Amino acid sequence: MIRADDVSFAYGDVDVVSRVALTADAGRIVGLIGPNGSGKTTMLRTLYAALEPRTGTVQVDDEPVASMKPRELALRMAVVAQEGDTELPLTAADVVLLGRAPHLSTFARHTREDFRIAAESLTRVGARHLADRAFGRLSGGEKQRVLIARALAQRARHLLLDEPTNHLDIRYQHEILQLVRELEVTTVVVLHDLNLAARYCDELILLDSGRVAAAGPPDVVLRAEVLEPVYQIGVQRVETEDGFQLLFSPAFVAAGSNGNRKEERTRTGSTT
Ligand SMILES: Nc1ncnc2c1ncn2[C@@H]1O[C@H](COP(=O)(O)OP(=O)(O)OP(=O)(O)O)[C@@H](O)[C@H]1O
Repeated sequence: MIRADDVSFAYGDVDVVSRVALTADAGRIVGLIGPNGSGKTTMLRTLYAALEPRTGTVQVDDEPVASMKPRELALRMAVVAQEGDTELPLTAADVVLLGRAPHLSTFARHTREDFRIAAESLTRVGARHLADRAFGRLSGGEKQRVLIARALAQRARHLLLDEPTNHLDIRYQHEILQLVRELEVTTVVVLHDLNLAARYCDELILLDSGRVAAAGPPDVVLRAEVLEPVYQIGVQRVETEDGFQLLFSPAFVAAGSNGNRKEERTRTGSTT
């Protein structure tokens, strides 16, 4: 279980996360959604103690992350953050093996089991063939899959993902999130694609300027009347056989008046 209570964070004097509460129960997937700059990454970083909240607490299985040693935290929690390119001369397999580091005592060598787990993790994300390639020369999507393999190799019971579908083609967007579902680990994931959030998350937290604008199951949060004021875009929800799809109407912003909404939506509606 991951639990954050009353978390606030400020860069300098500017509050970018304000009094946010979040609970991810064991095995559940909680999605953090919201417009650019609404505080999703900042909130996620407080969950793995990369940032210390100005107010509030974060706990993993009822223990405060603030008091955990890095190795202890890494044994419990795997993180796929938005990282810059590494210039280190590592292969993809080396990067995945980094996920085994918390399981080794200091300066110990990898065991045969570590290599087996790393290879299996690469296979699970469809990237086994990349094992010997230089990580720095992989495409954005290939890198993303390798980083997810590293998180899998860590074998933690909690997973934090910051836009894991960034750079992935449509097939891998679904495959990676389906894989996360099948892992049955407690997950908090930042997602921009609201249709992916609808399909793969159990609960959603919608941030708007650092505050929780709505929280609950996708069916409750992903409604036009909730999303339109936050994203400032027309939203139409279409029920489908296995759930619903959201359609977005950029022209709604330009069209302005409510009277034009329906017509504009029909004319410009498109899925993401
Ligand atoms: N290191 C920093 N110093 C100062 N301000 C920052 C820093 N990092 C982020 N911010 C600001 O904090 C706010 C929240 O940023 P954050 O990255 O958490 O938003 P986000 O919802 O993840 O955005 P996006 O969807 O664009 O990735 C933004 O206004 C951003 O400019």
